[in-house]
Amino acid sequence: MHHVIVTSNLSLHYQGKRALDRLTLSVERSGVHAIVGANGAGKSSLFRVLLGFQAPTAGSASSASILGCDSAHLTPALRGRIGFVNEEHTLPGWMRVDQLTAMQRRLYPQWNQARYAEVVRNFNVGPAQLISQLSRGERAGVNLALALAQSPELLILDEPTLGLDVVARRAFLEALMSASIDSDATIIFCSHQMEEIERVADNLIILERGALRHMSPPFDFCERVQLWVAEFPFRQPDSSHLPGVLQVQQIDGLTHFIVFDQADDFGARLRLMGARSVHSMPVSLERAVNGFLARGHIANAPIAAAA
Ligand SMILES: Nc1ncnc2c1ncn2[C@@H]1O[C@H](COP(=O)(O)OP(=O)(O)OP(=O)(O)O)[C@@H](O)[C@H]1O
Repeated sequence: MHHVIVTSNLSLHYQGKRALDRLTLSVERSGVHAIVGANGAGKSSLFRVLLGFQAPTAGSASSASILGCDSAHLTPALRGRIGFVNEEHTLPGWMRVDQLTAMQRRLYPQWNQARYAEVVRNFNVGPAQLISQLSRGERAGVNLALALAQSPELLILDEPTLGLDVVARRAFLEALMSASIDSDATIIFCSHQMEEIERVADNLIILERGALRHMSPPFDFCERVQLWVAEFPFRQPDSSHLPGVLQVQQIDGLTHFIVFDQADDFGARLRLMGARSVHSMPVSLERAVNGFLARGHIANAPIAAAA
């Protein structure tokens, strides 16, 4: 089995709203895969359907499978091979850390105590502390240690660092990346933090309005996006006919074009339109993804005429 997740034509509608819109996606086994998308793009909905918490909307030739099994019919044994960490880090607040660990240890046959200890060491958590007394970052750390100790084949993390401060977020990511997980284990997480994705993800999956818009290593995606900065001394041109434009912004009297898959002749086009001092430069993943997701909202809007 090369793919841990396979969906085809998968839809989920809520009162006419399309959380997933005929999504076709295959995620390869092993490595770290990051799912990004604007708020409401369908990331959590996808996880809910894949994990069988939510039935998809019926559609022809529609399917969703996880670890080779239809999501609608996951057995307890199969669920035991999947770890899930959600943004709430919902753990029983009335339990002590060591009680919760002992309970999980009994539940999971592949429990790896050494790995639990290795991960939890990154967080300042005592075994006798009550879960309800832990800070949000500590709770996230315990949750991560519990999930990794299950030795999951597939670990799904739904915005695991939401609400954590910079220090806690870093500790969480470092614990995740340094954990001695099995080499063919697969991690899938969604996040709005591009610097996290830049650091840890091998594969970037961009969802937009419930459909797949892009999938590639983050570096490859960044390579295809460029920023062109031009000065138009006389009047702002109509850029609606320019190819590959994702986003146009006016910043300090200069026009910034974020473009996709354009060669150097894009600069020549700008000059033909009356631009002077035309420069191109690479962009961060944050700007590349934001530009990509802004496409269609701002990109096609006419540029306001210069005063
Ligand atoms: N229980 C529900 N009832 C009605 N609509 C819902 C429900 N859950 C989600 N939606 C809608 O489905 C769409 C997708 O939501 P989802 O939570 O999957 O997005 P997301 O990509 O995880 O967003 P975020 O980044 O904000 O967490 C949104 O438009 C949301 O309003």
